[in-house]
Amino acid sequence: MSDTRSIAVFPSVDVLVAATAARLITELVSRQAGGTVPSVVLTGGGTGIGVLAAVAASPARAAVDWSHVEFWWGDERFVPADDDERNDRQARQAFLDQLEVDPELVHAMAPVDGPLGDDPDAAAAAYQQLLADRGVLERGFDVLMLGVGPEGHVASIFPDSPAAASQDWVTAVRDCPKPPPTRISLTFPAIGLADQVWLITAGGGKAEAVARAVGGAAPQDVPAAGAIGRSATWWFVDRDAAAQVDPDVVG
Ligand SMILES: O=C1O[C@H](COP(=O)(O)O)[C@@H](O)[C@H](O)[C@H]1O
Repeated sequence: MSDTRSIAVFPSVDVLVAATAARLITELVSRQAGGTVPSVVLTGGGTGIGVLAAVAASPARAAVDWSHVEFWWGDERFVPADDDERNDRQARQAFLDQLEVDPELVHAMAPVDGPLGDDPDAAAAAYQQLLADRGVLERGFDVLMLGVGPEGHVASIFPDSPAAASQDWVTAVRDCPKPPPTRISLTFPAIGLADQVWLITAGGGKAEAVARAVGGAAPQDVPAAGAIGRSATWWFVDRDAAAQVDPDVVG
């Protein structure tokens, strides 16, 4: 785990989204050039889905062999498969459906109406088993993207949630303050498997959470503070989201 956190502040959300999309493409190109099938963890949320849409809209997307990229999710809302609240549904519409991906390498978390039934613990256990079966627990993820909520949640780890203390890799989360209340989430140990963690967020409503997270808050209080990659932890934020960050931290 690297202690180094880097913050890139962009002049607007549009620039943030375009620059992060370009960076994702470049990262995947270089990892594929190194002979690996990169694994990417996708996020929900407005800015995160915006980044995915920007990748899909970029002519540079043709530089990536999308059939040799493995996709995971950081969290999912435990609702029916065809519910528009699903993070995987939003990512498919914005991004995956427009690329030549290998469906065998796209790993959505189970919906409430799927074959595993309506037990979120079973859905979490199945995803954890899949991570183990695919070798992720040894190999890790390449890039793990996270949105950040206004109170500092990442994935579906909310402040003061038992999920913040979970030592499983994947957990069911109940009674979430943001609807829908039942979710499935990677935990901090799983997030920490990523080579690079990217926290992507925009807007003044996120400013306090960003400042507290990069200022050293406890992950139980501000979960974004606990999302740390093995090699790198990047914050990609717009000016409004960075407004309360100590200028010494931004550099
Ligand atoms: O509910 C969720 O919210 C966060 C942040 O979303 P945003 O719209 O405030 O950026 C997101 O990262 C997470 O994946 C999602 O399930």
